[in-house]
Amino acid sequence: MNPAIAVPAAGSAFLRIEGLSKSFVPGQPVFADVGFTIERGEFVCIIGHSGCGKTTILNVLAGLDAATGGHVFMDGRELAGPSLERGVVFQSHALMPWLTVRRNIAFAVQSRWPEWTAAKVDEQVRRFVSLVGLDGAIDKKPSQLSGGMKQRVGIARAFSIQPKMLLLDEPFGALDALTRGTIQDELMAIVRQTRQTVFMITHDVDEAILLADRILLMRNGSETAAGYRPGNIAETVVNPLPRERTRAGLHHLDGYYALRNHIVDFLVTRARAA
Ligand SMILES: Nc1ncnc2c1ncn2[C@@H]1O[C@H](COP(=O)(O)OP(=O)(O)OP(=O)(O)O)[C@@H](O)[C@H]1O
Repeated sequence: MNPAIAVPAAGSAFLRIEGLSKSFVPGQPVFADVGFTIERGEFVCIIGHSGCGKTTILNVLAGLDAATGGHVFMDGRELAGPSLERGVVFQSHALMPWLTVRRNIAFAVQSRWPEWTAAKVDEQVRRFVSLVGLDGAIDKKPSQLSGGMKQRVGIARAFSIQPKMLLLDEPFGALDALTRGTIQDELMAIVRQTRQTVFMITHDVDEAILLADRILLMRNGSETAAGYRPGNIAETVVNPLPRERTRAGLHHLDGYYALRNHIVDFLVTRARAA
């Protein structure tokens, strides 16, 4: 990335990705010319088959990986490396096993606001533990928690540093369907309450429809008659359903089946097609 030419376009969105590409193998980029924007307070999901490059894009947004080409601007500045302005939740909870829930989250809060008193840090920790319904488990260690509870701690930790942007890489992928549904509802409530800006990877079409304001459909790189074509964002779908939707009521909403069929058709017929 060349900062000398990295000037965000006028009237730019909160997050702007321009011409992003990534090659692990020279001359065969996983994806190229990826561009999209995310507005402040918007929830954007990306969906696509395994290997199209979703996690790589998220890692670039997190500052954990460098793109081969292109630019990412957040709040008018080009991103450079990881920052506590961006919170990340991975599929595996990534908690420190020797620390309690309270101390796992306090560690993040202290890193974000080193000047805060212990009492203020603890108040912040308790507020976010409470938001994910884990008050009773605050002094337990990760080994004493279920998978769903551990993921809730990861979510509480990511929200507790009040990041400008939350990056979620299939955070519910390892959970059973029931727990997954409950935490989806909880996440949705917290996002609405905190007006958090979110970029999330999912493989679950209903999860994307429930949570996202917009859904990016990503196509894998493939060999075509004209040669290799890198992966890219094939289409951006605006979710037409009312924002105050619930998991239980989703399939009763006008437009739900049309939206679902459109995304499934993309995954079946276009996501990997030449
Ligand atoms: N460090 C790396 N070195 C070499 N190749 C890599 C590396 N990281 C990712 N890749 C390759 O880049 C491609 C995209 O990987 P990525 O993990 O971003 O895909 P994904 O869409 O997130 O897949 P999944 O849905 O399975 O998580 C894959 O073909 C993968 O093998």
